[in-house]
Amino acid sequence: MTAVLSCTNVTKQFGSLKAVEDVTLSIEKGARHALIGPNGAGKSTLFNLVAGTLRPTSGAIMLDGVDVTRRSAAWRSRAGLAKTFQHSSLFLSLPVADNVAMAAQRTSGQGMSLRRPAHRLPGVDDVVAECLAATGLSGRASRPVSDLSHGERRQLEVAVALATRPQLLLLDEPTAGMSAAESGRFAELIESLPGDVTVLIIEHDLEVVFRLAERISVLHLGRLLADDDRESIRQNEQVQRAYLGDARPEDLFHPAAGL
Ligand SMILES: Nc1ncnc2c1ncn2[C@@H]1O[C@H](COP(=O)(O)OP(=O)(O)OP(=O)(O)O)[C@@H](O)[C@H]1O
Repeated sequence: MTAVLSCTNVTKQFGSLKAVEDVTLSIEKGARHALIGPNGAGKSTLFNLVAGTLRPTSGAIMLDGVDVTRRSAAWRSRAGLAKTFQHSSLFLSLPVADNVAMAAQRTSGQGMSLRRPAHRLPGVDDVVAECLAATGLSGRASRPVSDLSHGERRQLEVAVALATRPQLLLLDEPTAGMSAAESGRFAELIESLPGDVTVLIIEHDLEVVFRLAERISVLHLGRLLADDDRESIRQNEQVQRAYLGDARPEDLFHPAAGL
């Protein structure tokens, strides 16, 4: 089976610092895959290399069998890669539905005027309804985004990403700033996404990671320390040491660890 994403010997150097060093990993279609690691491990850098907002110093990145290493972020997005942002990129004064409609319309190759957002192409309303239902926001369609809670805005970012019909959805710390209840609901949402959407998630909340991801890649000091199924990662002593230093291993991967 062709991997939806593969990174081969990817390195990113900032001056003398190798933020990502010789990372090779691949993600199969439909996978729920997490990228974890202590602060400064290189997660965001690798994420940006995949999204195309950074170029690797060396190595190759393939999307669905196509070498995109030198392709722009916009090109990758047209090829089926969608990314939610740590810092929201929503139009706060517009209704929830219009935010999704604009993404759907862009994907269909037609722009949508911010001044006349209600003018939609045939079929766009169906996409909007489907994406809002998939993210639990149907009841909020006509509300301005500014009325939404923090957790609902993160849900809406996923709805906007889904409207672009992605093959690969990159989620950058989606539960940051959420309450435990909101994080739980968000994890449910990701679990219920269509099976053909591949998800790569960077997440600090290990409870969410171990709930969602069947496979987990662990970065440490820029290098891939482990890339394995959930249970093997939980048991991996190197991973425990990387996270904990001298602290007690039994505290790791426990919700109260607060990593
Ligand atoms: N643009 C940059 N210029 C120089 N150094 C950078 C740049 N971006 C990241 N770094 C460095 O690269 C290393 C990896 O950073 P990165 O943000 O990728 O880690 P991270 O695992 O995402 O960390 P966190 O969990 O704290 O967000 C760090 O030492 C960071 O200071």
